Amino acid sequence: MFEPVVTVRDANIYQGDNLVLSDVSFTIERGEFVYLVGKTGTGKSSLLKTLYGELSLKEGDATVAGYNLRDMNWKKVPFLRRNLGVVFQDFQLLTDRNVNENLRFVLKATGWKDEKLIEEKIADVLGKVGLKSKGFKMTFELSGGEQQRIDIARALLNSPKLILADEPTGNLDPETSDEIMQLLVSICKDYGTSIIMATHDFMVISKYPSRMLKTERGKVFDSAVAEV
Ligand SMILES: Nc1ncnc2c1ncn2[C@@H]1O[C@H](COP(=O)(O)OP(=O)(O)OP(=O)(O)O)[C@@H](O)[C@H]1O
Repeated sequence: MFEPVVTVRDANIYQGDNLVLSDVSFTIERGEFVYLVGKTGTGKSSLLKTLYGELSLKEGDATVAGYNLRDMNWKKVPFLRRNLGVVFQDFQLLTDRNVNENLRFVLKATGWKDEKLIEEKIADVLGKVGLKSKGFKMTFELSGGEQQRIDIARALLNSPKLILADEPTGNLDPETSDEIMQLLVSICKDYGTSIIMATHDFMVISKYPSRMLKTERGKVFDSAVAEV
């Protein structure tokens, strides 16, 4: 059966008691690449945090990768997260271990037990991000662009239907940003993964134009519905 990866209907997004975004409604289909733009402090991260279960949804409805977020029991959040990949601006890799161990850590934490399958999966995701030979490097030995690729490899471990990326090119020079964008766009195309990417980087958007959700004055505007 045909099913969108994200459906949000009349959702109100809060930070504590503060209403950050109201009446949010949009749908994202499989394989769609969607930018999330808007001035600083307008609610991009709050929306992403709601979609990955860090902020709870108390008003309105949302379904992400088949999980209903409304009043979701916190015990279900890890299961939601297994179906998502999350990529951050600051990589958030563990600095006291090498690349393979970083990836193994996530697989173990998400229930993988078979060592052979774990090794195959690690080789698979490192191949997808073009860093097959870097498994034994400590993360601090990698460049910023390489660290971001490892962060993306980590997001791919559980073959997610959706990747949420919060300013993944924010700390990178223009050339490296471009390489990361090519990688994200190809993941979207080749594997049908949907991607929502928060960004302030209009160079990137003009080179890789795609649908935009814009946070402004407490609302989300959708370029699929009207010009933003
Ligand atoms: N942990 C928090 N507790 C309370 N309020 C918060 C928290 N995090 C963010 N906010 C508030 O929520 C609003 C939206 O912030 P948010 O971080 O979602 O914006 P953003 O668009 O992602 O900004 P940026 O582009 O700077 O990352 C802001 O008014 C911010 O001050």
